[in-house]
Amino acid sequence: MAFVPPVLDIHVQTTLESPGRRFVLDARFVSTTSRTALIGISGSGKSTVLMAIAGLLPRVQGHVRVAGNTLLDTAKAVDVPARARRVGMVFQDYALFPHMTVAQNLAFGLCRLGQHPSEAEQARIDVLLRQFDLDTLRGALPRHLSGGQRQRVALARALAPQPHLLLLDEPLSALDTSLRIRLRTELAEMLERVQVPTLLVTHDPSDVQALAQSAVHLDGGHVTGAPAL
Ligand SMILES: Nc1ncnc2c1ncn2[C@@H]1O[C@H](COP(=O)(O)OP(=O)(O)OP(=O)(O)O)[C@@H](O)[C@H]1O
Repeated sequence: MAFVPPVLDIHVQTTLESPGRRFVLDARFVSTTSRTALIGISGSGKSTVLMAIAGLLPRVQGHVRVAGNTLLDTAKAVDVPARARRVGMVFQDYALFPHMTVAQNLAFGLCRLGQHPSEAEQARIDVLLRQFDLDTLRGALPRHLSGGQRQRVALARALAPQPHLLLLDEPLSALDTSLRIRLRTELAEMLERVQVPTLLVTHDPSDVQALAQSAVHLDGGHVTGAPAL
């Protein structure tokens, strides 16, 4: 039988330092599921793991492999720059550009800085706008959107460059309870549809149940368990 590489094979080591404070991250895990949750108490290093995987932190040692593609392997002097890693990120507050319309937010990250989308890029943006039910909102600014619409724009923007990995950092935590329940269901459906390997940070066991197929526990910068769900 042919060898199928794990979806995620991660070992990231780094030290964050500021006057009087030091945080050592040494997180190692393998996941064979397409959607993995990263859980742990506040300050355990979850966001730092995402940043290290995305290539957004300097001086990270170890390796990052996504479906067999090596993005980092310091033993072999491989360190793919962040821009070339094909990793899409969605942040807690969605981090949409407030002065850009929905369509411009999607185009950002797809086109070279300051350039208009090419015909192919525009076609991709149109597909995403339809796929995420944002077609009628293409000219709207983020402040005129609901929480759910903003979430869809953030996800569509992260998916625009056809990433090989999606990193979601507490995508539901800024929402009140009823919206959170509704958007959790929507997000689960969207993730099912797009089929991109996903690593999702959350505090909430309901998110893990609804959105992930396995979970990795982080504590004090170390993985303490990777139970199956
Ligand atoms: N420059 C720094 N110097 C020292 N420690 C730092 C620095 N930056 C972050 N930290 C610490 O690193 C730890 C991990 O931070 P991180 O944001 O990854 O945690 P987290 O698990 O995502 O937390 P939360 O759930 O609250 O978002 C925290 O204890 C934080 O205080």
